[in-house]
Amino acid sequence: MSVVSLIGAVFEALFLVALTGLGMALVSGATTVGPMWGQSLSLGSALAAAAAFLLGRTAMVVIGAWSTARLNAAVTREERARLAHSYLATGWAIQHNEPAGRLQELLTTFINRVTLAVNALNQAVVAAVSLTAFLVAGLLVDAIATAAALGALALIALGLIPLRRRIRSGAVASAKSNLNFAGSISELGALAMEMHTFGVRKRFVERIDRDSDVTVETQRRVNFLTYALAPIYVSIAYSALLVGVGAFALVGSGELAVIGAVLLLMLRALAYGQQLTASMGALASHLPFLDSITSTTSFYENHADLSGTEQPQHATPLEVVNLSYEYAPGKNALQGATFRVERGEAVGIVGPSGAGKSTLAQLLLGVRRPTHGELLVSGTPLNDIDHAWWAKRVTFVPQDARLLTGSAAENIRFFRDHIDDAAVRDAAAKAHILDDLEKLPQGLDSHLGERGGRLSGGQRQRLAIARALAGRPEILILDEPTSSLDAVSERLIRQTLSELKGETTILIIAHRLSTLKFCDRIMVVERGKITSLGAPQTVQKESPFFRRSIDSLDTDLPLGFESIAVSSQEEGTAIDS
Ligand SMILES: Nc1ncnc2c1ncn2[C@@H]1O[C@H](COP(=O)(O)OP(=O)(O)OP(=O)(O)O)[C@@H](O)[C@H]1O
Repeated sequence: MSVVSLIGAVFEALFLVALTGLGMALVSGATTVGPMWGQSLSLGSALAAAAAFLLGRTAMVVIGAWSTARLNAAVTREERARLAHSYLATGWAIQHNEPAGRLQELLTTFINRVTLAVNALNQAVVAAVSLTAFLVAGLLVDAIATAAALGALALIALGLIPLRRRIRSGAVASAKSNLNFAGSISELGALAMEMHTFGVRKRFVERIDRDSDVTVETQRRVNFLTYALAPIYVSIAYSALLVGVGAFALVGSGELAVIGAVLLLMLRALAYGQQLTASMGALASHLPFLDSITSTTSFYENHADLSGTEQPQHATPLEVVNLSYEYAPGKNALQGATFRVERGEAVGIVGPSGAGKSTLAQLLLGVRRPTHGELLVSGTPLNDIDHAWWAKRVTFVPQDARLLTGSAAENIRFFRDHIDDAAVRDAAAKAHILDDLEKLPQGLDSHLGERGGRLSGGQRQRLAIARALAGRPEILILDEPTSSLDAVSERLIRQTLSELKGETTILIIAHRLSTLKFCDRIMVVERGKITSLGAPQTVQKESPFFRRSIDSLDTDLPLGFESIAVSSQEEGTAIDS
């Protein structure tokens, strides 16, 4: 592009020199143009040369525009892909910690700024190259006058540096406030229900207005400085030109054609100088947005989720050895967990809120890396296991089912193309959602609305269970899967899980005792530690928490896990502390 700009600028300079020469010749009634650089041309030849230079310049401008558009598309595609791919390559723990709306803002608004930055850079390159070409042409026509103009331009450029710095620091603030604003908007969407039910719409409006004002105000300052930069430059440059013309008047010498050509070249150089100044200002205002994208991409790249290569024969037994996890240094969410789960076992995990149950589930899934300790899959450390292999063998049902915008079948299959239609139906039947789905107009192919909005909370949860079962996992990890289900659905799910027992290893966190009825063992987690693990009756004897939970049930049946589970199955009694 620099070469194209340079050739274009040379053509333009030559055209202007030829045009000035022609004009001067016509005014003075001469039949030749020049002499310039020792050459005189007939009017016809000068006219033809000017036309050829103009044609050449036009061709270069078109080529320049084509390459700019290509460069723009390439940079946008490249930057967007790098950011999105590096984000997708990070671990879940990193993705989970990202502020809401940030990635969306980076991939849309900020990427647009990259396009604008490329445009500005391109304009700056074109202007710098053209300016240089014009100054060189000017030097060739009249060295002294051009050298004076050059000095003046250099001084102006130096003088404008502080202004450009202000633009850049203002743009950094603007980029930050844009990200904050995106976070506010995103939160607004997530809390829409609460906003209406708590009647706090006005407060949300005020908050959005306030955040918007901050964003607009920071951008306004940057815009003012950016827009002021070029006109300030022009005024100073015009003054320099005036001084130059004054100098010419004082010296009082020179060919009319030469003076005309120098003036024209300097005016054009001045225009390119203005373009250069404006583009540098615009670049300074866009670069912080590019910096944000680059630093975020580097952060993701440095936190890529590295997969091992081992593929043991089975995913079980699962051994947890002295496992600890800290969200912040010194603050153990889980501490020294050690246990072993055999193939086909069902382990129920209970404990007060905030005890570390979900953290344990995330460590078992491999989406969080332990701070200390180890997780062995059939004797192989989880870190060495091939992620894709592990993901096929271990599936997860979260507390809050999240669905795709698509059909029921697409939601159950969830991009795993190896799962055929029969397996999808089978999983839906096992999760007791098939009957509900078959009642929809297109059965399992029915579109479920945006993020499954056409289904009830309980139906969404059963669909998430079907999704987990469809892959026929060796290990199924469930984090309070029945918390949003009615008692009848919960019983059906429990029945499904009981049927899986023996063939699928199940680890299930539940606050409802009834859900855990089918479990072989119960694990009690309190304040980040496993305080009891064993058969339900043993845990009942061993764990005051478990006993308290049982005591808190409204039942007059004799104590005993079996009987309590039976008595609570229809009430779905909670055992949260
Ligand atoms: N992303 C996080 N950043 C910092 N601390 C966290 C994070 N997630 C959880 N914690 C903290 O770790 C501890 C364990 O949380 P965890 O979610 O594992 O508990 P839990 O037993 O599953 O609770 P609940 O039953 O309420 O879901 C809590 O003290 C919680 O505040």
